[in-house]
Amino acid sequence: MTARLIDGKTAAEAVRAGVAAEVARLSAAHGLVPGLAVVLVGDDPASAAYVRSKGKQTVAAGMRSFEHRLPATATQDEVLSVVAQLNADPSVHGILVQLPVPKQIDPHAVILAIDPMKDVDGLHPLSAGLLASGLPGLVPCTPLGCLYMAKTVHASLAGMEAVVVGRSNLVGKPVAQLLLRENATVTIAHSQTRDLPAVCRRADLLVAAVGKPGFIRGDWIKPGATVIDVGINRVPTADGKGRLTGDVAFEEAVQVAGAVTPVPGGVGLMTVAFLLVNTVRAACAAAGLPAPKI
Ligand SMILES: NC(=O)C1=CN([C@@H]2O[C@H](COP(=O)(O)OP(=O)(O)OC[C@H]3O[C@@H](n4cnc5c(N)ncnc54)[C@H](OP(=O)(O)O)[C@@H]3O)[C@@H](O)[C@H]2O)C=CC1
Ligand SMILES: Nc1nc(=O)c2c([nH]1)NC[C@@H]1CN(c3ccc(C(=O)N[C@@H](CCC(=O)O)C(=O)O)cc3)C=[N+]21
Repeated sequence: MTARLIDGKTAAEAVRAGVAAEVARLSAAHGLVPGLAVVLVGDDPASAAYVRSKGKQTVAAGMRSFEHRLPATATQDEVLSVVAQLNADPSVHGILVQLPVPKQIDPHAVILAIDPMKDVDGLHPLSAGLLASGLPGLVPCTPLGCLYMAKTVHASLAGMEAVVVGRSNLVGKPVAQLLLRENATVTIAHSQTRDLPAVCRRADLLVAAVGKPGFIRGDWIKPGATVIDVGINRVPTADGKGRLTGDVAFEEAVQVAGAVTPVPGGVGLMTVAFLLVNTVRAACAAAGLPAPKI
């Protein structure tokens, strides 16, 4: 059997088209133009590329894009002062501080400083708490993308055995919360999980967010399972350019799984699309308008 590919390009285009239509409506009916500010500290080339692509897509959807670049030597106070300025700016509806930040800066302090109304990354403890409590709030973009892709395969996730490998605040934990909200039976595995291959083999839906290239092997996958590969790992190649690969051994997985997301061209594209969605949601909430239907 060869697994069905869950195409992130098509799915992300569909989400972005919905965003653009909603932005056009908000601008015509309410003069509201959603704005997204991205803060990049340091000059990590991968982060810089990601920030550029977000900026382009934000503008393409009819929204405003703001970029703030600080040197790798920036102090925590300097970062906090940029965040304070963005919190106070009414044309900025979403703030994302690209992670990781250089080691002299405490990421928790920066995240806590973001106005929760503008927390489009869904990383503020208030956003995390709302999600855990089953209340409406801003949800991290990558987990929203994972859920969207799973739902292109399964109309309902109720009662499914879901295993999430990874427990970060950015991916693993919020993915698990979203799956729970969809009534899946959720297991969260991590570096201390005993017999991880056996735990993974239970999964009808397997989400890999580990950060290790090709870590999940084909024989860890239940035949016919849906596999969502969140990993973005750059591995060296002979030509020196390097290539992106996921946390799942893709060539093995396609032999066993029912459906699988590719890397690149999978979850990463959905992350950026849902960042735009969250920015529109934040803009509507700030303007006292009902939540948009995207
Ligand atoms: N596609 C996208 O849009 C995005 C992709 N990513 C990518 O997703 C991956 C994960 O990111 P992130 O969650 O931020 O990473 P973190 O490093 O924060 O978390 C990794 C998780 O994997 C677990 N882990 C590490 N080694 C093992 C092991 N041997 N067995 C089982 N579990 C293990 C860790 O467990 P423990 O907690 O016990 O240490 C941890 O919970 C990365 O490749 C990242 O680049 C991230 C964000 C967005
Ligand atoms: N505060 C914060 N929020 C994040 O959401 C966040 C972050 N920091 N730091 C880094 C990770 C990583 N991440 C990616 C998003 C999109 C792609 C993406 O668009 N990938 C495409 C193209 C990749 C390429 O070709 O370079 C793909 O997979 O096809 C990748 C990775 C978000 N992250």
